Amino acid sequence: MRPVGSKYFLEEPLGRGATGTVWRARQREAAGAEAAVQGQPGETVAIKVLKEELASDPDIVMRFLRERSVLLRLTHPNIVRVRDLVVEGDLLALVMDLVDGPDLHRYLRENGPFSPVGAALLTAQIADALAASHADGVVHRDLKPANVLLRQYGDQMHPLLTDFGIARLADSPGLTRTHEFVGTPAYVAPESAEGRPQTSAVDIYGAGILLYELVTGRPPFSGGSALEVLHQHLSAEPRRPSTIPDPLWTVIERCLRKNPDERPSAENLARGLRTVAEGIGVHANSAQIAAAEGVGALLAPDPAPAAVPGAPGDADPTQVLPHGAGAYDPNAATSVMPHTGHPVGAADPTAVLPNRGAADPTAVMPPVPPGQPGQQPGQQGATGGPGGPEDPHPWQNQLRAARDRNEQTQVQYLDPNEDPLRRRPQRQVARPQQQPPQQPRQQRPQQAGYGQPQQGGGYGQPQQYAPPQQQPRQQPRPQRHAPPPPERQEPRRAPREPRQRSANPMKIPGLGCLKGCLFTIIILFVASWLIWELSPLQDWIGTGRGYWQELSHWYHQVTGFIGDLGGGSSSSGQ
Ligand SMILES: Nc1ncnc2c1ncn2[C@@H]1O[C@H](COP(=O)(O)OP(=O)(O)OP(=O)(O)O)[C@@H](O)[C@H]1O
Repeated sequence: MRPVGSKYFLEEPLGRGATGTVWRARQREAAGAEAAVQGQPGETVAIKVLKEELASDPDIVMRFLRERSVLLRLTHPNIVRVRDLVVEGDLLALVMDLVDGPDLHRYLRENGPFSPVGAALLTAQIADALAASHADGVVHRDLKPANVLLRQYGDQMHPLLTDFGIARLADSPGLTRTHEFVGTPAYVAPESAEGRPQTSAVDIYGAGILLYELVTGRPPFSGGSALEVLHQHLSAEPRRPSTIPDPLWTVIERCLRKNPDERPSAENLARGLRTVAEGIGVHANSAQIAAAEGVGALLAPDPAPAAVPGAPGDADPTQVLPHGAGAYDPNAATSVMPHTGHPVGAADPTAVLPNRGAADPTAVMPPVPPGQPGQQPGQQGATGGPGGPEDPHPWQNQLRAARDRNEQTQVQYLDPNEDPLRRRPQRQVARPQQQPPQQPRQQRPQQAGYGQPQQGGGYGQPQQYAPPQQQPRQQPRPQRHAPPPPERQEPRRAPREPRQRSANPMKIPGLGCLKGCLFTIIILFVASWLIWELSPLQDWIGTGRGYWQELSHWYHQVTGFIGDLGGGSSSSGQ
């Protein structure tokens, strides 16, 4: 077991994402007062060890420390609690509650889509989490099924949103330097794709995509390449599958509006989804059905959406953009990203670019702010002049810049060589078996808590759904932690250069650096033999001997000469 800080031991890797590796870990002793949860010795926790590239970037370390209070104060029944942050040497880690259950992406893959009622109720709880974080000025920016963990209580499941703040941490010039990540194309809001100002409405767009995926099993926009998917976010309307009831489609369609100002607030989204779930469930009465059909009236937008830090004109992470800031102009030409110092990318961290041309909608797009590698000369952004219609679309630059990456979020055995701690895991990932043997969807116990399956069409039929208690909005807690000590903010050493491999293709195992000498000797030997045998050198010298005879003759001459020298010197000494 490897210690992390003085308080935790890493036990086994649970999975790896684009920003780091998550480990099952154990508390050695209670954490200090700066932790949100001090915990008890022996308690099991999850620890996300951020990638070395992040941990060795001074910008990110600073951001990590600055964001400490934001991350630690985000508490909500549908948010995975961050208990502590560890900064130790080159290691940055978030200590979280351990969630015993699969993530929603894996669950969907293994079990297929949810019923409309189940999907609505699950998304309503995610919207609750978003409402609480948006009220606190925190935008998730990477909402997708892989970031929703499902805690299981018997046959019930409780969704918990995770990776809050990771997008904020990763939104650093350091990351763009490494062309790492910045979003998952399948879930990227149009304004993020175009580098326009982002607000909490990007999370609502992500929630709409997630909801669509829950009921259909796939996100609404797909294509042969990430670029194609992104173009669809910008210009295509989502296609409505016939299995989605009208009221649920109303909610999805509103969340997926291209104009962020037309999307509902998270709070209204949660309310609307619960109204829809009641109205389309099998136990719905006529009033509930009517309420669901009128759900559009409940989906009012947020008059003061939380701004994403780093958006143009936004220096304060908790600043609230005035309503209408970054308003969407459907007739505007595709603009070059108006980035200021900060890279404003798609829904930041997560996935990574697929293989060239691979149809992976979860691939990650790196932001390429002006002046970064991969950007076309002369491209200066919407406010910067050039950037005419002949310039490549910003996504094309980003795609180009990220082509050398092909790393996917995965839950699998962790290669020890890629472990950020350079440690051999003690055993392979052995996630507990959460799924009972697969059953037909209609009888899945996991979804029973989200309403009964739709039988015989099911829409509007009576149901056994009991809506969960709405969680009271969390008031921002007073900041519990003093700002980080100044010594922590000292400039850290520059990130290490990646190790260069030798360009010499010749490899003679075991010879190490001798191989060059050996190779040179052989070459000289063969060359001299060829010259001796094939050139008129023999005739010029007039010996008529073959190469080997001449060599041994020279050898005898040299040894004789050396012998004479030895003899001469010894006789002169006598
Ligand atoms: N608190 C937790 N408890 C238990 N398992 C967790 C916890 N957090 C993450 N995991 C698991 O660890 C794996 C990796 O998590 P991570 O957040 O790094 O993945 P990801 O969301 O795919 O990554 P990223 O968003 O950076 O691309 C996931 O499969 C997730 O199920």
